[in-house]
Amino acid sequence: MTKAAVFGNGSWGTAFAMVLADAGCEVSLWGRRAELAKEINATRVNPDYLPGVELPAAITATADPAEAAHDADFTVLVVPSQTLRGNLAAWAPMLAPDTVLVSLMKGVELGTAKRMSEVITEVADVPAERVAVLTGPNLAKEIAARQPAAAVVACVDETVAQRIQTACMTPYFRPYTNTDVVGCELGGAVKNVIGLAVGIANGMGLGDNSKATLITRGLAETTRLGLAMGADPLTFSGLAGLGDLVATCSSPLSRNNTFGTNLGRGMTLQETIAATKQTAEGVKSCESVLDLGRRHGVDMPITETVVSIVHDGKPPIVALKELMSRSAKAERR
Ligand SMILES: NC(=O)c1ccc[n+]([C@@H]2O[C@H](COP(=O)([O-])OP(=O)(O)OC[C@H]3O[C@@H](n4cnc5c(N)ncnc54)[C@H](O)[C@@H]3O)[C@@H](O)[C@H]2O)c1
Ligand SMILES: O=P(O)(O)OC[C@H](O)CO
Repeated sequence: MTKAAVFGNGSWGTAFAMVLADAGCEVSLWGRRAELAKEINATRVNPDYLPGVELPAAITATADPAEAAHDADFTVLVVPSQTLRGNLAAWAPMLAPDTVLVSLMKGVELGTAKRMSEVITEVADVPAERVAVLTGPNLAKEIAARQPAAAVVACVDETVAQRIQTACMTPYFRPYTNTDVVGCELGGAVKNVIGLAVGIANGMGLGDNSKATLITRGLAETTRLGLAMGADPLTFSGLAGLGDLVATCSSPLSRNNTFGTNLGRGMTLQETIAATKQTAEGVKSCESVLDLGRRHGVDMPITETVVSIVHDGKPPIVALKELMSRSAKAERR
């Protein structure tokens, strides 16, 4: 039987552990708090992140990283992006030899502007062939309700992506493979920033033309960045690009979208942070995505606008006027 370790028992870690168990894997689910692990094992429910959802018997929760990592054929990493480096440094000595590391995270590291797979290869000292990324339109609550969805598993070694694909394929979860790791990761990270922008527009009372414009021009700036970084532009019209953008920008389940909506309605950043119980990656990653754009000489006006609202306190109405009064451009440049 395939053994999987999932490091991170938040909403996506727990929902994905369910997917793996439904696909026939034996799953160890690691989280920081021993009392929560105990409660999950006793009640088969993660009350903090997926209340009301019964977890399959093949999932065992633990707060001991060595126990979780033991003998795992693959090790899934699903903690907030900005905490990955520190966490993985502690876990690396415990990882099973030859385990494949699978990132479910959608962020870019602040300061280094590194993608999560880059942080993983660096910190765990493993070759890129042993690191995969799973991404796509996967709102945790819907997956936990076993509603049909698709995803992408990306790895530079397609056979490794196929192994992960097999390990997590269920009647309701359909993963495709891809070898464009850069494009898949950028799709996931930048969509959170665009999700914030669409949420802000929503909170300001703007309609569907405005939101469709942000989604489309958001995809344009994601693709520009991807091209500059060597990604395949076709990735952005797939599940990791357009697919995830549509899910995030249209769903009130998206934490990034909701965060933006609260800001657009006039809440302060501090009030919005206080109202957000889970990880909204775009809040921090908008700065690292902008950094990445600058490092590659790519103009990212929507990302820049989001940073100015979220981190510089610019009123959304002022930021919107500035965005709309930029010089005239050709669509494809
Ligand atoms: N929730 C979704 O629908 C979804 C879907 C796809 C991808 N993702 C991505 O998955 C990643 C995790 O998101 P999530 O939704 O599970 O977040 P979450 O907020 O629901 O859970 C985060 C988990 O990380 C833990 N955590 C927080 N700080 C930590 C630290 N310093 N060290 C160790 N653990 C820590 C929390 O205790 C919790 O278990 C993000 O990158 C997100 O973009 C989420
Ligand atoms: O809740 P969000 O905004 O982190 O989005 C969740 C997933 O990434 C959607 O695919």
